[in-house]
Amino acid sequence: MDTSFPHPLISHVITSSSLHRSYGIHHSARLGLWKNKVWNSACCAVGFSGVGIEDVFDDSNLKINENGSLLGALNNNNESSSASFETLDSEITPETTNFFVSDAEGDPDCPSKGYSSIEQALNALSQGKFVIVVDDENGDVEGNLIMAASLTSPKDIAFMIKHGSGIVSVGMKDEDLQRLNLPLMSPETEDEDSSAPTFSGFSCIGWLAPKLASEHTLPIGSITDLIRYRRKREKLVERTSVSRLPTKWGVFQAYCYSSKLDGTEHVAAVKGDIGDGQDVLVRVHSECLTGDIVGSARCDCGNQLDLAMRLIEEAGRGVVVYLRGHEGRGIELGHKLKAYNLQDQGHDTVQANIELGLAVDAREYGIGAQILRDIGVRTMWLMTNNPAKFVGLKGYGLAVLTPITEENKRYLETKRTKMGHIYGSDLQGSLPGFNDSIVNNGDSPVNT
Ligand SMILES: Nc1nc2c(ncn2[C@@H]2O[C@H](COP(=O)(O)OP(=O)(O)OP(=O)(O)O)[C@@H](O)[C@H]2O)c(=O)[nH]1
Repeated sequence: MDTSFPHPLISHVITSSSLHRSYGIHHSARLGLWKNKVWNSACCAVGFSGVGIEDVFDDSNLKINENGSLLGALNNNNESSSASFETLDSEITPETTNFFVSDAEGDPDCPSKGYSSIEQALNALSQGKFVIVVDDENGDVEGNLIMAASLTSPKDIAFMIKHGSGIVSVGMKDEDLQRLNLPLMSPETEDEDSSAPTFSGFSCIGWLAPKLASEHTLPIGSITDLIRYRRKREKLVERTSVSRLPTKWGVFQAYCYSSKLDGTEHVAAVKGDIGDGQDVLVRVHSECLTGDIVGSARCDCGNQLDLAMRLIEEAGRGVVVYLRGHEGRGIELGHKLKAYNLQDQGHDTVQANIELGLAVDAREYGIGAQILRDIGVRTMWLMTNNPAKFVGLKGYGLAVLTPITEENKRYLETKRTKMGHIYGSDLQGSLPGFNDSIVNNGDSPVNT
């Protein structure tokens, strides 16, 4: 087994064990496979009875396998299996060029408060040490003890079993899993949310992680920081197809991208020759089913999309990136509709999200930036009135094109006063090369 641990993270899948409220140990044998979209890899979860938990904790066994791996130990216990195991290499390509990353998203090299930096975690992993990784996306915090699979000793496994749930997971190659006839832990088709194996009764807790980290001087990292780190350093979108797309505005090229983070498909409508990528007219549009598809008058989304496509068609060159998963400013459709109900009761768009216990704006633009970059855009006229967008994309040009209608006036006003959005009347000048009449002055609907 290759024991080197090359950068960046996840070039080897690592063993893990979720931190559980109970220190109980599973004595039943569990061997299984699940697919993990986040790491784009196949993983195997291993429980113990064949080896026997007592054997793992047994000192003599520790001595025999002191410098071996868990899998080495398993091989020793199974003479008939002569082929060696290999851990899984990452398929994600590190990029040497800098992706533009939003300052608003936070400095990818500066960890969230109370967490170790990703660099610190990587250093610990490369030295064969444990790292605790905590999912801090929501209140139901889950912690995982992880380390490099290739550097694991039986002593480490004993530690993981003692302090975790008793289930230890390791990334393995498909061919090894097939050779050993290991079944999937859950059928592949059920694997919609495959960021983690779906062990039942596996509720994990936040308070244990800091306690364990301080008792054993372990770095504690957050998944949010890890995603941000990867977004900056790795190419996280894959162009899956391109086709000619005649539209009611004109003929575009449709570029389909798949996010390597979560498999979401995004689309970019590209007009003309992007060439050197300078001064491209760009709209980065957040998915809004109600506004874009069924013509809801509650928001300005459909109008903005229409306007962007029209302007780009007129300019003969430009890109509309349509970001999926941004629905409801990231809170998703069902929650957005609940927010609408609250708005009907008098809340504004910001208050409604807060009332639902959700972020006012949970969107990030790193994937959009990577798509633009892949298409060849370098500097752009960005059609938006949302500062988080142009900060997020580090755009070089700014155009403010916001049609205001009677129906969405209150909504836009709230965005201006509570979310810092900027409208035509707030800015000097207009976008060169375009008819001034299409740049709204903030007082009336746009008619072009
Ligand atoms: N939660 C919530 N989301 C909304 C509401 N109205 C529209 N959205 C969503 O907000 C997103 C569009 O955001 P906007 O603030 O209109 O526009 P923006 O993208 O931030 O800024 P622009 O680039 O200027 O359009 C879409 O995903 C919509 O589904 C609402 O009342 N509540």
